[in-house]
Amino acid sequence: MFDYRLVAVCPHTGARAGELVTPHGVIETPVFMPVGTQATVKAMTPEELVELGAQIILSNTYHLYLRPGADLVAEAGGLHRFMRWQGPILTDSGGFQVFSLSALRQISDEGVTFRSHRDGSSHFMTPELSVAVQEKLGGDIAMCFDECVPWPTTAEEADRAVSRTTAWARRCLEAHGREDQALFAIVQGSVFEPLRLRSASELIELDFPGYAIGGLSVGESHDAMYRILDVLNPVLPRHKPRYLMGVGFPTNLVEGIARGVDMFDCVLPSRNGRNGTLFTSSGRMNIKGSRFERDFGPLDEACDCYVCRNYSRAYVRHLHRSGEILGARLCTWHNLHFLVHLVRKARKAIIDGSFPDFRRRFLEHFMEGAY
Ligand SMILES: CCNc1nc2cc3[nH]c(NC)nc3cc2c(=O)[nH]1
Ligand SMILES: [Zn+2]
Repeated sequence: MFDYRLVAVCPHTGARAGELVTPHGVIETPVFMPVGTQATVKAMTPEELVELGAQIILSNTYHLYLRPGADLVAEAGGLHRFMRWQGPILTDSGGFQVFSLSALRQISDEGVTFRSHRDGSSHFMTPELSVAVQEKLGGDIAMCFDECVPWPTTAEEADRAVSRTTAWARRCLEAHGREDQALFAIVQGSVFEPLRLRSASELIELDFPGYAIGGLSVGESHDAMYRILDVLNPVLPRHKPRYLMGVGFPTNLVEGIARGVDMFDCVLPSRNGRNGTLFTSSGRMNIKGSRFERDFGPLDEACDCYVCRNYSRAYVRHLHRSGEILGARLCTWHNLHFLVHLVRKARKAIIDGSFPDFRRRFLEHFMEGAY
């Protein structure tokens, strides 16, 4: 039903290539997961996601709980049927959005009282409710309800959140009964190494099928992120998947893979796509720039996606400057393809033993803000 198998490990860095077996298919890791917040990866159809190589997508419990509600999705037959995505789905637990999006009213050991950012209605989210909602949504992987502290924070606040996150993880485990759904834990501890080790050991003791690294990509430096990954890499179970939440930028993906991360998600490719910011093999570029006005070449010469095979920079620039919906769609499409295939190329390099070379070449070419 649910199993992770190591396929290859880079002897120099510890980067891993693996296979994650789920009820809706086998995922080749490392994997980049497009974010489909409200049961849609914005502007993309499921067929287009398959075409660009997506294997597993994410959906957000906080949003779907508020609208259309988990009961409606369950009546539709679950998320796979509702949105016509036949591959694996991971649902987050709402933990992060309740803290980051809602008008937070109160947090206690019992749960979180918050006001919906949509209509101001008051709600009380608990680990048990988060699990019940995710079981109704029917994803293949559900996430524990955790407390992600903002950055910067104090060691005391981070320490309290680690204890609460462990207590809530225990309650999620108790409440979770859906056999065809794996429940992942989320390691917290902010940028404090002793707290990260305590959070990891307490959650490992509870024996989850997979472990997410939370509390990062919240404003801390890349060095701080990498230091935490270096601390957790040797202690997280080798034969279980590691999921770095909310990451990320291309260079962060490659550096995360080098530190033993298997799964990533990030809204950047979609969000940047909608404002014309593109990831290309030679860095980031914004297609609205005047230098592309008469550039009839592809967005990225080194890309073989549907967009780069069929449209020019001049055309996509025109679409964006004209506010045409197709502009957002084509840039989203290319960006998702870019990240999905970046981690796919990394996986191939890990398997054929050339990952250090791949990592060096990629970082050399992808100078941030090259254009
Ligand atoms: C599953 C919900 N819990 C949960 N989601 C997260 C989502 C994130 N997204 C980002 N950067 C964009 N950091 C994150 C941390 C967490 C985190 O610590 N916890
Ligand atoms: Zn492309």
